[in-house]
Amino acid sequence: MANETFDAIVIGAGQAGPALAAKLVTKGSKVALVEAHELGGTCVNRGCTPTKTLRKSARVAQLVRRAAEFGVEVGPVQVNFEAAMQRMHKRVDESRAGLESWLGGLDGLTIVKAHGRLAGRAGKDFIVEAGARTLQAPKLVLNTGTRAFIPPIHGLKETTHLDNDSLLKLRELPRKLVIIGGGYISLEMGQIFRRLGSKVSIIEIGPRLTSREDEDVSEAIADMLRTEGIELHLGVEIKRVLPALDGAGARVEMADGRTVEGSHLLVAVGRTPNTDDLGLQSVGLKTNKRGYLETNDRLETDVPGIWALGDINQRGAFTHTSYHDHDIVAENLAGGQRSADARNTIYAMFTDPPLAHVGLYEADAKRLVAEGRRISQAVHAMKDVSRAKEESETTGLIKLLVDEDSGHFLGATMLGMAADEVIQAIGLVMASQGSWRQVREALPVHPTVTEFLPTIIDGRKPFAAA
Ligand SMILES: Cc1cc2nc3c(=O)[nH]c(=O)nc-3n(C[C@H](O)[C@H](O)[C@H](O)COP(=O)(O)OP(=O)(O)OC[C@H]3O[C@@H](n4cnc5c(N)ncnc54)[C@H](O)[C@@H]3O)c2cc1C
Ligand SMILES: NC(=O)c1ccc[n+]([C@@H]2O[C@H](COP(=O)([O-])OP(=O)(O)OC[C@H]3O[C@@H](n4cnc5c(N)ncnc54)[C@H](O)[C@@H]3O)[C@@H](O)[C@H]2O)c1
Repeated sequence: MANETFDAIVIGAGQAGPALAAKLVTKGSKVALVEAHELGGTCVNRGCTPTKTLRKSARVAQLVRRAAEFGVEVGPVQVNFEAAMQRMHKRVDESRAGLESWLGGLDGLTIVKAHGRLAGRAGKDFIVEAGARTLQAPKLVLNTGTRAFIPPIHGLKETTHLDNDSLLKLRELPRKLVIIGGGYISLEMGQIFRRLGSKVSIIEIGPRLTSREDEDVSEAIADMLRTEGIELHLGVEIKRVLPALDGAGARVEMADGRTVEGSHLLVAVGRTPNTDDLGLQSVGLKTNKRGYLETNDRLETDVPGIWALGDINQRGAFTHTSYHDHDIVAENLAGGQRSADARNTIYAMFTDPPLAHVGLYEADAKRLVAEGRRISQAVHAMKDVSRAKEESETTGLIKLLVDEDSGHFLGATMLGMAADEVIQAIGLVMASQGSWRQVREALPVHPTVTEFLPTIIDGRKPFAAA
């Protein structure tokens, strides 16, 4: 059978691939979008959408537990796990159906439901084998994402465990959930399951949770989780994992002699890129040691005509970075000069309250001060923000880093109510090269968390490099 020819082939329908494919076909290109599983990839099917939907059920349960504080009398809280999970699955199905109907209706787009693998070149074209079909095109976009990394912990392979995907397929609430890893997935899911009624223990090999955050922020997150009854084991290596003594669940033995047993074990120690079964070598494309594809700031790989978008290029591990990647490539293909280097790191971790961050951390500021830069910092507790008091949501803090010479914000971290939204005010000022003065002088809305930014800015002090 003759090869099917296209102007571009996109492998992986995560957050960048479908959006780029759609833009290309609306400009008249003929595009094949190859997806091995479900359209929407990790975010829609087993990442952001389901977890943030389930988070709401957990938040409601928690608020109802606190109802008396707000003068509302309710009976004992009973979580219907099946109903909460059904609400989540329904939202995922709706989201994926919306995507399927949008993409399915695009003229010029061929959706191929198969694993795509590169199989060399035919002249200027790249050949992609996808199930029984062979496709070829001169442009190739890789958006294959990541999957859970399962570490080589002694006994783990032989012991039943969950990852972010299988966790969302549970039909019964775990009596006790033990989580290996203390990063985003662990903390979001740990808090959600705790609030839904599970006992939760988290084992983190590093000395603190979310190790890239400032130390006081990691501590505040740990305090917040401990307050909710989550057990934390920090700075401890796991010696081995084995089935629980009663045969159901798992037992984790730690190097310091402690043991934690749970009805369920979740492994959340990071991700591994889906580049190992892509046939990259057939076109001379190499990954780095960890399997990621390196690109320039235009997201072009070392092989002209191949782009790597989303998590596999290690230029962000978020839905918004992946989606942003597609916009950069789409504009550049139309003659633009967009660069992925121009963007600031910005993200939120959706614990409740959320953690949000943009730009630099204290560790970066220390290095800059050591180089002679004049940097100031402001730290403000959420318990001193009136809106937070009115809402009885006073956990957390807000931290700002300012370059005193340019007036630009260098970074901000917020743990607290609405942090995922408030951070974007600083993010937008940073992206538009604004200074603290614009924030200081702009008229804010009362009563909001954002209205405190001018007060916080006024409280900044020289940042010490100690
Ligand atoms: C539990 C969890 C919660 C998360 N929550 C958030 C959040 O709140 N906010 C946020 O910004 N980010 C979140 N993320 C991260 C976010 O999901 C990813 O950064 C995002 O999905 C971007 O990924 P991507 O576009 O690179 O690819 P993905 O979304 O991973 O999609 C890649 C697609 O490629 C397909 N594929 C792989 N190999 C092949 C092949 N050879 N042939 C055909 N198809 C292939 C896969 O089946 C998949 O559909 C979360 C992640 C997880 C795991
Ligand atoms: N809100 C969000 O945007 C969001 C939410 C969830 C996931 N994500 C994305 O998903 C990705 C994966 O998240 P994750 O939580 O799996 O990884 P992570 O990299 O965030 O955290 C992994 C943690 O596991 C620890 N660890 C590693 N090996 C260990 C071991 N043997 N024993 C104990 N601890 C160990 C690490 O020190 C680290 O703290 C992240 O890249 C993130 O961007 C984003």
